[in-house]
Amino acid sequence: RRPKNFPPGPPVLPILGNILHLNLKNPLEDFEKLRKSYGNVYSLFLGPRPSVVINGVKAMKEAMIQAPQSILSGVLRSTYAEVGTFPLTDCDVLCSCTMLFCAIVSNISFTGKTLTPQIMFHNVASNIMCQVVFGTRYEYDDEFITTIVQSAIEITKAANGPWTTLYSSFPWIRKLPLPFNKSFKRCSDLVLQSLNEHKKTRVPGEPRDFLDSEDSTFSEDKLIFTAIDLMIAGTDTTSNTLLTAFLYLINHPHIQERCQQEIDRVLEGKDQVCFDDRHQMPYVQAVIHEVQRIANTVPLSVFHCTTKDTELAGYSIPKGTRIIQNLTTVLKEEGQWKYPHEFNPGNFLNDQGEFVKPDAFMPFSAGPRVCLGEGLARMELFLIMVTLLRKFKFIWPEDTGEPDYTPVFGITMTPKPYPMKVQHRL
Ligand code: HEM
Repeated sequence: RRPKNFPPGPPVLPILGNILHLNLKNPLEDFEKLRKSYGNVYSLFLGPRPSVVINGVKAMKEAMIQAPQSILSGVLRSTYAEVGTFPLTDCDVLCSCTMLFCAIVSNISFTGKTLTPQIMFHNVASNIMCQVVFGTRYEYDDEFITTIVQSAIEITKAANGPWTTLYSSFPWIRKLPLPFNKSFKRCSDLVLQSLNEHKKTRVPGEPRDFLDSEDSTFSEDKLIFTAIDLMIAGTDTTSNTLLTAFLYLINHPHIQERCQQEIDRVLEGKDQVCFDDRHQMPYVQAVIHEVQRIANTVPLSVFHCTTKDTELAGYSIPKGTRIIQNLTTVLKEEGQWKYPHEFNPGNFLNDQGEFVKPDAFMPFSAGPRVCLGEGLARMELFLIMVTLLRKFKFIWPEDTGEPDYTPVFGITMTPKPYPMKVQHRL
């Protein structure tokens, strides 16, 4: 039963709760139907526990920014504080861009200039995270990175999928072999191996990377778990955003060309782009933000939990309630965007052609628990996209049929595999 003055929601079945109301493979359409019936703050029982789903920019801001102390999730942010000790520079990200660039060049000379970008973008994003966590970049065919990339893909597709919903609803079945246990074990074995190598060469007080940051408050298990968490959080998000970017750019050639004209003009006479150049590139900035809006890369954010009894939108939400932020509803909210339902960089440009960022742009969530990697992700997206668009023209192969823009649901949204033709620009 719903507690007194709890947000409304559909009728609850014994034991199952509202699980039958959701298509567990992709519940986003069902969430939208429920929002239309019950409003921007409604409740659901995923098994016996109540959850509150938050929709739309107004309720999202009230929950995440104005009442944040009571809606923080359980994992302590301090676990990640050490990451800030190893900030990456433009140069680090550009080195990874160079590897990606070489991979594209060798790939197009082997395959008659058509390639499938899936793993390539995962490799570049994962390699940047490898540098933060392990202090090393790997060749793309190295077993270490291929295993990490494969496991990250499997884990983010399994988590949020039907099994996880069942496992989080019915804790007693967690002891059964989870479909993603194998991927997790493969990852943790690799991290442990690297941690043991680190221990042999570590100099106290001179940490080289995240794995060197073991201190008295970090147990070895916690360090390994956090390293995997970081690898996954930093790989599948950036790579799926890049995949979405190129899917749209090759199917909107006029937008791709306009980016290239701006890039050519701003970088004329320069060898390389740097992150500061973004201030001279309002159109490219608008395109990258529009890609993030349409990609909706982390549609349900990371689940939070109330840490004390909380008032939200006039409802009472007891301590310990799971909070689900439906970021999809903010990124496509009518009234917040000039073109909520189409891919249009005009969403981020004013009448003078200047870059503007509406309040409803929240792909990284908002408030004190906002994505820890936002700064790094924004730098990666800008440097990688500008470097590639400057050197290459990306084309939708004529014999491929119509593009399918519908992504595959998971913690992250992934575009379906697609091919692209690549030509050198002069
Ligand atoms: C386009 C890329 C990315 C997107 C869209 C994205 C999105 C998000 C979102 C929506 C959250 C949940 C925030 C919340 O709980 O309210 C999150 C959390 C997080 N992200 Fe990202 N992220 C991206 C890239 C990265 C990168 C590159 C890193 C690597 C450093 C990273 C590390 C994290 C971590 C560690 C958390 C958990 C933070 C916490 O709970 O305190 N993310 N991200």
